[in-house]
Amino acid sequence: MHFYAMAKQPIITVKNLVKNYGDFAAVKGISFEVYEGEIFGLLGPNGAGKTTTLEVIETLREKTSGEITVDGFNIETDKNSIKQRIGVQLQAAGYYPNLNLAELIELFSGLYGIDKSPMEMLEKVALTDKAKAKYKDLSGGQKQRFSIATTLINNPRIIFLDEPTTGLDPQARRNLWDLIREIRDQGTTVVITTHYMDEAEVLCDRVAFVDGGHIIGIDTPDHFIDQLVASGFERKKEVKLANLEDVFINLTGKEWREG
Ligand SMILES: Nc1ncnc2c1ncn2[C@@H]1O[C@H](COP(=O)(O)OP(=O)(O)OP(=O)(O)O)[C@@H](O)[C@H]1O
Repeated sequence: MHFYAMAKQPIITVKNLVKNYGDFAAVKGISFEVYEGEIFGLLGPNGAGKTTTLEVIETLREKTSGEITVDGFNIETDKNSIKQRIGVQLQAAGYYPNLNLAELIELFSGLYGIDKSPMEMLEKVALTDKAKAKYKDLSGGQKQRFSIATTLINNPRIIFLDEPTTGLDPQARRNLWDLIREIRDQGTTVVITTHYMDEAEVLCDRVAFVDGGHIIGIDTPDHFIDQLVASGFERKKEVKLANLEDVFINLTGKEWREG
């Protein structure tokens, strides 16, 4: 039993969030809760408002209206307390090109005022052998793992991952799922966006579908699927016991492909 099964305490509460960019309404009054210790997925087509919603919760963008609390702190009055309790992926541009991975972790730890051992952080994401490498020389999967390590430096209560597996091969994707589950099992709440429904189905404890700035459904993947089936929906093709990705993994193995 992982942490999620034990408690369903809201750690993020969003009420009637609205975000306009000039005349354009990107987020149109959405409300949801994220429970402590779960992997919560925001799903939806391009332009639905997922990233905007995350950035407002992360205190990186001002909301137009609505109420948000994160780990008990109000976003209007306690921005700094929220910043200390969350882990956010930096844009790659923040990774100074002349520093290696260990030096980057040291730099970020210093910015947080925390004394973290770079090797300990790299160990968490299986990158100790790349401690002296530069970010630009990493494979796609390694870049994502490093970026996830940077979100953990300040021992956050919640981390936010925006499309963490986009562009990765099937092995790297599955290994990243394991890493994200481990992070959750150690008690950190994970909020993730993804376009991959297979990923959301196996990884997320609950998902919210966002479309055109609205939340159109929020539940566990299992409930969503059971409800659809109960409504009489049937897949056209006979469901096979494996898919082409299983064939790929079976042929090429499960190990990471990146050196
Ligand atoms: N800084 C900005 N100024 C103006 N419009 C913006 C800005 N940022 C986002 N938008 C618009 O707001 C809408 C929502 O964008 P957002 O990035 O939140 O969507 P998303 O669901 O994360 O999409 P994707 O899946 O493509 O990342 C889009 O129509 C986008 O063009």
